[in-house]
Amino acid sequence: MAEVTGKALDWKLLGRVMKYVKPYRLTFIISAFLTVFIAANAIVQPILIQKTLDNYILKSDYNGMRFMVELMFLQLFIQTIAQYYQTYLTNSLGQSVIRDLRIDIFNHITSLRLKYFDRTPIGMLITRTVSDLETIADIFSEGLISIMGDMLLVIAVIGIMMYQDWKLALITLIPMPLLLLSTYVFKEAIKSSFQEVRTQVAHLNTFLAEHISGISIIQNFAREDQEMRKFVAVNKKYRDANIRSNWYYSIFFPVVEILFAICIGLLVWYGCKRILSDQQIKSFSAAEHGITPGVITGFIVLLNMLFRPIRQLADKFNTLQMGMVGADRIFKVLDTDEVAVNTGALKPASILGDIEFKNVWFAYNDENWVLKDISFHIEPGKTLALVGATGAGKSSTINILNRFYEIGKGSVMVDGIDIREYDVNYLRSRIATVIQDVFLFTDTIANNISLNNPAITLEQVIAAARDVGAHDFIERLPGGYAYNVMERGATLSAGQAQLISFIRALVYNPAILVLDEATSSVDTETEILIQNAINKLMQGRTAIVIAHRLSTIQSADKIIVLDHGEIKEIGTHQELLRIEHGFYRKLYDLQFNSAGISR
Ligand SMILES: Nc1ncnc2c1ncn2[C@@H]1O[C@H](COP(=O)(O)OP(=O)(O)OP(=O)(O)O)[C@@H](O)[C@H]1O
Repeated sequence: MAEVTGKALDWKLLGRVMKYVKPYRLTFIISAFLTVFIAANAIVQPILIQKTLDNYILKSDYNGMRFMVELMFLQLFIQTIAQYYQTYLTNSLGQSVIRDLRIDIFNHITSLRLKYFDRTPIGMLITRTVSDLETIADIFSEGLISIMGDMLLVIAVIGIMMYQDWKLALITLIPMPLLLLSTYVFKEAIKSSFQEVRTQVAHLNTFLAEHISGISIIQNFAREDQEMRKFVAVNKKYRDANIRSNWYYSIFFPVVEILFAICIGLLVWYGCKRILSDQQIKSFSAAEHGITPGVITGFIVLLNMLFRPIRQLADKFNTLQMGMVGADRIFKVLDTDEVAVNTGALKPASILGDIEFKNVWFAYNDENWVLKDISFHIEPGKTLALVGATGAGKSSTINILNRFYEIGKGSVMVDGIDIREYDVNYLRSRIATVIQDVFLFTDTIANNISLNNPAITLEQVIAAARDVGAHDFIERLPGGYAYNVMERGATLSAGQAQLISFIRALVYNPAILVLDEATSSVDTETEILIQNAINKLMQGRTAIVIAHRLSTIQSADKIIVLDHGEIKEIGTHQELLRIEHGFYRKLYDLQFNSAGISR
């Protein structure tokens, strides 16, 4: 959770946000100009009221009064137009800035290493890209520029009051220090409660994202009630945080009202006393005619103008500060340097697919080695099967080949060249990885296969589908290749989703195939389709397969038995079976030969 710096304004951070304003500087300048104009124009109103009352109404000058009323209408009209443009421009400025920021953050997130996602909840990232960003838009629409306007207005109003009658102004404004103090106390209180609200929103989003993703588990294990109770607790915390911040408002606003009433009381008391006693003191700042009913009426309007921004100032400072907190959090994500570093530039016209692991050590965290001193070699076009108990390190082996994770020690070579010397995108484009947990996007079948790569035509997609024998099943779907797959491929069967992922791999025509064979059981017809598709995929390619099917294992050119991150045995199916009490033999008996199937 990002910490609030404690300062209302973190200039460095604001400077970074302002960099995003650069393309919209004209909008910013016009908004700032309008803000100053609105503040200046606002104080014209009480002056007009005072003049109308003293110079025309009290002197029964009807024509003069009508002219003044027309002037007031004009002033109001101009103020309304200016306010409209100011609101529109500051809002569009804020939205434009966060649109650009959102693009940057999405770009950055998609370039981060998988390691980052291992420890970052999806809900948290969604909160950053959606609601934390909104707080930055508020910096412009309700924060920075309007604070500037409010401050100008406060200074101008106090200036006018002092100019008209400094004694009356000073007496009227006696409660001012109390107002400033309560504003400060309120600002501090609301700051921490706002932070709490943000924290609770992030929790709520994380909870929802996780539970909707894992809905099938919840329903399968009938955990709805239990999870509902957890949700009620998270939801309650969010509500409480909101109520707490609203509570501060419900205290603050009446306090301001009371102080306002005291100011009015002091104004009326002192002003009327002076009018009645007819002791008008002339001073350099007092109006020539001393205090008049017009001055008192004008003061009432001025006081209103003074209290409105002060009442909102605390709120706006907090909006600004929340924007700063949001910006801080977003820049932290943007500053995460866990991007997949593209160390190499090599992009040969083609690769053969010769793979060699040389004394590879790998750990996800520090030195908790998950792979220990792994060495093996696969020639182009050959198949390597990885077998081993769960957690042995099979997935980790394939994850480091396409540099999803970086190895600790040793080297991984493709065609005799260290994989770090290849351009990472090129390397990945030559390796197709088909994992068990097929992910499909909410899009058409065709786009799910080509992944919207414009270089891949529909004809190529169809040809690849024919090759793996999936064309017929796709054609049978409503709309065929244009059939819309729902989120995560929920509307397709596991076998169908597998087939789509095979076509996806084939259409990219990789030199190396990395395959985690699915363990989920499918009907015989689909099983045959999948088996044929796998054979087709492997043809002429170097393949590393996390093997679960006996047929794949038997036909592999080499089998590696992994155990606790170490290679225990290496050889062909027949060679390994011959090792009495060997790891492979045990594994084979356990997995495939329990029913006494012949070898
Ligand atoms: N993202 C990760 N972060 C930290 N540790 C991990 C991560 N993924 C796997 N591990 C750990 O690495 C070890 C090897 O896991 P790996 O997934 O490679 O095993 P596996 O042989 O593929 O197992 P399975 O057959 O169950 O998929 C395990 O101890 C696991 O807990």
